[in-house]
Amino acid sequence: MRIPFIKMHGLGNDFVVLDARENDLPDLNESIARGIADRHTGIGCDQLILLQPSDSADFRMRIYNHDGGEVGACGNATRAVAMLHGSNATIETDGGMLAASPRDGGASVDMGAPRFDWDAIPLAYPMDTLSMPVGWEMLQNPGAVNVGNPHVIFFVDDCDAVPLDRLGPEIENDPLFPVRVNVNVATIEDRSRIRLRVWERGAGLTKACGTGACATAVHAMRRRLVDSEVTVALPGGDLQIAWSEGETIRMTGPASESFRGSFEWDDYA
Ligand SMILES: N[C@@H](CCC[C@H](N)C(=O)O)C(=O)O
Repeated sequence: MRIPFIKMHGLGNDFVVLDARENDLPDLNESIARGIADRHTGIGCDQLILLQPSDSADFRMRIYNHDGGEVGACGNATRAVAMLHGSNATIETDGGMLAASPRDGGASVDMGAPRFDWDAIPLAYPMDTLSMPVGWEMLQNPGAVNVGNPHVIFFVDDCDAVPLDRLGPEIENDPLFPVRVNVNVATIEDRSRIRLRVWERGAGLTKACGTGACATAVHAMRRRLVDSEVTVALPGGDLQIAWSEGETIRMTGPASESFRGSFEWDDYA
């Protein structure tokens, strides 16, 4: 069976989008998603995105990481599919209901309300049973934020100096995190600008992570390190994040379509 796909990206965080809103697809599983995402033998992407009909929203978005695992949220993909949809949309995800508005060259998304602190992300054991503060070498005292997916955030003097390719997988796979975790290292440049690098769960170092930008910005806002609207500068470019206590997060930034193609489902099934 020949399946059409759309290759998209948000600040270089790239996606294969399968659109099953009108035409059903065969069942997707972890192994098929991993095969399609493979950069050597598949189409190649950080995340595979599956669009389906929804009873409660304009459509449902399902998200599969590069390693095939299904997860609850992806900020950059939300902007990309909002552009694809072409008009204001409500989007059902496993991480919550989102509302997106396309605007020239990108989209603005209501990413929902964040949850904070250690009860916001799945842990193997309660944090207060630990006798030592949590940290990994130069990365100490993480904050925890859930924006539909779990993030830990470290503020450091220079995020570019952190060996995230080595510490990222160590923290992601630490037994403390039973469903693993996204790892953010951030530097506060001034009250309106944060520099950020992200080691993504199931995808590794990416050029940008929308949910990482939201989680890091709201954590910094809550600690009163920055104002309520900030630019988050990622290796792939900038995102604008706005939030106030008790409100939902607004993320605004670019997204693009790269190309379209088709593939043989049986090659991956
Ligand atoms: N690239 C994404 C996040 C994708 C999911 C994440 N790796 C997870 O496992 O939770 C974004 O732009 O938010």
